[in-house]
Amino acid sequence: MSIIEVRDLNLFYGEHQALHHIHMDIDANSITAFIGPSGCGKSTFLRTLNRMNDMIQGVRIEGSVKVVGEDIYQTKVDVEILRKNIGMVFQQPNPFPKSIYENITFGPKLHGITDRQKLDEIVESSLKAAALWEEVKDVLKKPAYGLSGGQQQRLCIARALAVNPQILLMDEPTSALDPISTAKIEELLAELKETYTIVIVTHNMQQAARISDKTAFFLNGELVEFDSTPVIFQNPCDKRTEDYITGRFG
Ligand SMILES: Nc1ncnc2c1ncn2[C@@H]1O[C@H](COP(=O)(O)OP(=O)(O)OP(=O)(O)O)[C@@H](O)[C@H]1O
Repeated sequence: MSIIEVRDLNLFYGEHQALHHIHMDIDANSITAFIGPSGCGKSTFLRTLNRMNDMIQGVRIEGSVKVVGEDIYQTKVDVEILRKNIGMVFQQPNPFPKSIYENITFGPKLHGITDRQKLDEIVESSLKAAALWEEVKDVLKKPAYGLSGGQQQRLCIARALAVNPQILLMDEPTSALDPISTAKIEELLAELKETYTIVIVTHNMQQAARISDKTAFFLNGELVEFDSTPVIFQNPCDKRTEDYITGRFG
C-alpha cells in the first residue's frame, strides 16, 4: 500500500527550479532510500514530504503530495499535526539542551499530555523503540549533551517516535557517526520499518543497498529511476543510474 503519493511535483527556489515533475509512490512499512550526487535535490524533495520547505523563503511548489490520501498542501492542513505524523531526523544529532527525559516528553507535552505516568511510559517505550533504553534508563535526568553522537542520534529518533508518527524522514542520519553507531542505527531502522514508514537520504550507496527496500536515484532535480533496491543496484534500466552506482560520476 502506498502511504505517500507524489504527483507532478515541481519546486522552485525563486527562479531556480530544483525539482522537476517528480512522481513517486512510497510503500508503507518499508524503507525508501534517496541517492544521487550532491545538489541533485534529495533533501529538497525529502522536505516536501512534511512541508519543511515552507520555512524557506521564496519556495514555490506545484503538483501534489498525498499522505494517507490527503493532499498535504491544501490550506486547511494543520502543519503542526502533519509534522507530528511525519517526523524528521537530521544529519547532525540535534537534541535540545535539556535532560534525556525532557527531550522525549517535549513533543507529547506540546500535544497536551500532562499525566506523569503516561509521560514515563512514553519515555520508556520511545527509548526502547530507538534501542537506547538499556544505555540510559539510569541517567534519564542527565543532560542529553552528555551522550555520545550515536546515542544522541538514537535519542533524536526516540524523540521523533514519542509523538507516535506514521512516517519518519531521515536526512543522512548516520553521516556524522562512526561505523559502530551507524551499524546500530541501520539495525534499528530494519526493526522500525515493521511499525513505521521510513524515507532516508543517504550519500552512502552501500547503506542504501543494505537497508532499503526501494531506491530512488535523483539527478539535476529529476527522478531518474525508482525501483526495488536490488534492481537499482544490480540491473538498473537507465544508463545514468548505472553510471552513478558504478562510480562513474558523483
Ligand atoms: N534554501 C535554499 N535556497 C536556494 N537554493 C537551494 C536551497 N536549498 C537547496 N537549494 C538548491 O537546490 C538544489 C538541490 O539542493 P538539495 O540540498 O536538495 O540537494 P541534495 O541532493 O540534498 O544535496 P546534498 O547531497 O549536497 O545534500 C541545489 O541546486 C541547491 O543549491
